[in-house]
Amino acid sequence: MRSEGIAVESADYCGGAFVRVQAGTPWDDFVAEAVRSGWAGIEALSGIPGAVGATPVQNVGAYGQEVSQTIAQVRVYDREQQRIRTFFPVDCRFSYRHSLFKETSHRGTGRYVVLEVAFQLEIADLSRPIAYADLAAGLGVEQGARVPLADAREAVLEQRRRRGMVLDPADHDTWSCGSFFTNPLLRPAEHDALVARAAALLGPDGPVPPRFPGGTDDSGAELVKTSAAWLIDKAGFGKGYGLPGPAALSTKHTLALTNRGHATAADVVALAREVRDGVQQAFGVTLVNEPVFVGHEL
Ligand SMILES: NC(=O)C1=CN([C@@H]2O[C@H](COP(=O)(O)OP(=O)(O)OC[C@H]3O[C@@H](n4cnc5c(N)ncnc54)[C@H](OP(=O)(O)O)[C@@H]3O)[C@@H](O)[C@H]2O)C=CC1
Ligand SMILES: C=C(O[C@H]1[C@H](O)[C@@H](CO)O[C@H](OP(=O)(O)OP(=O)(O)OC[C@H]2O[C@@H](n3ccc(=O)[nH]c3=O)[C@H](O)[C@@H]2O)[C@@H]1NC(C)=O)C(=O)O
Repeated sequence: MRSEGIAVESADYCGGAFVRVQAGTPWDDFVAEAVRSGWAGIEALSGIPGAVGATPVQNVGAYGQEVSQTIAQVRVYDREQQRIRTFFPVDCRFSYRHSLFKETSHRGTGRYVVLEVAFQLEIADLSRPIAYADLAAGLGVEQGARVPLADAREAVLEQRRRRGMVLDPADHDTWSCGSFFTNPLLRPAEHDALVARAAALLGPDGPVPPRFPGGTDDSGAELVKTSAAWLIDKAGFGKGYGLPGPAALSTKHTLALTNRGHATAADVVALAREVRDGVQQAFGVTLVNEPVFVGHEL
């Protein structure tokens, strides 16, 4: 989609800002505009590449915010029914890095082409409460504090740069599509088994797999989120694994598979397969790719 534009439909302190954004608008331009305008709710999503229309597809998220928290409507072209439709969040099947738009295809590619996304944002000079420990530490505040929007944006960009997650054409270490694998969501018993397996491999006093709340599955059962980056690292694929390339892990973050300048899609997939298989062998956890593959399989 090439159409760009940000239109404020209404803005008042009671109802907040209701903003319609054309799908082709660069995502980070919209975040910058929101920060300038005093609209809170997407400042933690600063520095993410791509277009606004792509953000509901995988429910883009970072540093404690997900677009599903502020999306009010998604206007799409339905390729199957050949008509324009409007989806409200309750129908979008949003979950961690997932949505109806990602899971539904028509003749081999996505069924829905996003035309416009409407956001409902809070009118505020301060950010939403800082929900991510590293970000709070970087800002020198407690988790849950609110800081000026521009400070939150700058702190997020700093965190992303430190992890090599802000694209810089001059630096191959940033030539990635962000996290290549999603963080595994495990049942509590599976996480216990992972902890035991890690102890057997890394020693009883060795590092323990991270454990974060992972929400619930469709049946309401509790899930535990662990860290794909940690599993990759501890399975023997440290930062910079695969250098000099053509594809290699970033030297700043093991979850970023980077193109060192001349990597083909096949090179990236071969590295991803090696990492996935190594993690499976070491820990019995199967990593799932975050980007959608076209013409390749893992
Ligand atoms: N924390 C996070 O969640 C992060 C997420 N990312 C995501 O990685 C991606 C960066 O990749 P890049 O290729 O530069 O980004 P793009 O925005 O160009 O496209 C990304 C994907 O979204 C699809 N897409 C784009 N626009 C639409 C639309 N209007 N309707 C339906 N599907 C659409 C594209 O499909 P097609 O190829 O068929 O056009 C493509 O598969 C972005 O989606 C970004 O949000 C990156 C870093 C961090
Ligand atoms: C960049 C993306 O999103 C990112 C998002 O920016 C950040 C911040 O919220 O949190 C997720 O990364 P992440 O889980 O790797 O977060 P980080 O804070 O960088 O790392 C988590 C933990 O992994 C471990 N870690 C990280 C890097 C590394 O090289 N080695 C390692 O072991 C550490 O234990 C660290 O504490 C998202 N990735 C996924 C798959 O959920 C993306 O999806 O493309």
